[in-house]
Formats: sequence, C-alpha cells, structure tokens
Amino acid sequence: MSGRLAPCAAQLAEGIAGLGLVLAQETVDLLLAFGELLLKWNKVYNLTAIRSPQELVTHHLLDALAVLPHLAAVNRLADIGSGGGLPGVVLAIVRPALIVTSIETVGKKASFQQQAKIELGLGNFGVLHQRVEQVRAAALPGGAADGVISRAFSSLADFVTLSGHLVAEGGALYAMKGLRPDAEIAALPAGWAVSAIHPLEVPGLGAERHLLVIRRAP
Ligand SMILES: C[S@@+](CC[C@H](N)C(=O)[O-])C[C@H]1O[C@@H](n2cnc3c(N)ncnc32)[C@H](O)[C@@H]1O
Repeated sequence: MSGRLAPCAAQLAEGIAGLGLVLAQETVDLLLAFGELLLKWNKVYNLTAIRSPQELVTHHLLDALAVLPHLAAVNRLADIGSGGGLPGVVLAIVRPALIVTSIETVGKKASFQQQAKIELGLGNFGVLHQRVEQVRAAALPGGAADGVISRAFSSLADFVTLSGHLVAEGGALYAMKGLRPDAEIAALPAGWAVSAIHPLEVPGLGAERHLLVIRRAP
C-alpha cells in the first residue's frame, strides 16, 4: 500500500499480534485504509487531535481493537458519540458479522463516517446523524442493541442516562476509559451497576486503559 500510514504497517501488525489477535491481511489493509481516510480528511472534518501516523495506529486503531475480546457475546453494537468512527468503524472492519450502528450528532463527522463506509465497503456498518437521546431503539437494525459502546463520550452517569434506552434486555453498556474512573462509578444512577472492569494493555500506548461493563442492576 502507499500513503502516510504505509511506514506504520509493521507497527500495526506487531500491535495486533501483541493484542493476541489474528487478522487476515485484507482486514489489516482495511484498517490501514481507514487510518488513511482519517489522516486525509482530518483537517476538513476536524475528526481527531492526533496528527502523526504512529499515534493514529496506537491511539485509534490499536486502542479500538483492544476491546474486541470483551465483545465476543455482542452481535449488534451501537457506538455513541463516535466522532470519526471510533471505535465503531474499526470493530465493524474486524468483525464483519457484527452489526454496528454509529450515532454522532455533528453532521460533518457523520458524513465522514458514511463516506468511509462506502469507500471501505462496510455492509455491516451504519451511521445515524442524531443526538443519542433522540434515537429510538426501534431505529437500530433489529431493535435495541446487545452492546452499546462509547469512547471519550461522557461521564458514566451521562452515558447511562442518555443511551441506556438503547440496551436490550440482558445487554450491556461498554465504556472505554483511561484511568479507572472510581468517582464516576460511584455516581452511576440507580438501576445500573458495573458488572466488570477490564484493564486493557494497548501495545505502544504507554497509558492506562480500562473497559467498564455496565448492566441493569438485578
Ligand atoms: C471526544 S469525541 C470522541 C469521538 C470518538 N468516540 C473517539 O473516541 O475518537 C465525542 C463525540 O461525541 C459527540 N456527541 C456529543 N454529544 C452527543 C450526543 N448527545 N449524541 C451523539 N453524539 C454526541 C460529539 O460530537 C463528538 O464527536
């Protein structure tokens, strides 16, 4: 491949192996193609503060891939406040059987994602240009999702309050966080509880990451 990310192909391949994932070369090529789109359109669409190809690999591609082992039970995923398509586009690329609906309120970011869907040929990915609190569960393919994920979207309390109606019975919210957010956990609204906290090791990132799983309290 050519492009600004080409020199980072080995870095991505090592990171994928470091996460314990095995991906077909065509899947890795799609991840690199998505990274190229982010770099190419960032100035126009204001998608990410990250400018360097190396950091794009660690902070976006590998960071999103790190949650994959914890989503094995999820078949239909909604990504809330997805910005440039993170983590939703990455997860849709690596799990073609996963139905991903991305929800983003800023029009040009949603347009970028729609363009990425077309250019990458992602039949399992869709974008809703809406505020999440205005999205009805019936608007998602198949209805309420069994997984609702977000990264850098809001406090846990706001995530649950704004997005909880999109979680199917028995499903869960997945919050991608940096340091373990104990104060946010303590502020969760009644009716919801943290069921798991997974520390994540993102190769080359050099910072703490956690994935919190939140379910309806029994
Ligand atoms: C900090 S960005 C994170 C983007 C992406 N998840 C990432 O990790 O790179 C937060 C995004 O949430 C979107 N957002 C904020 N409030 C929203 C709402 N109520 N519904 C949908 N999207 C929202 C913003 O437009 C922004 O793109």
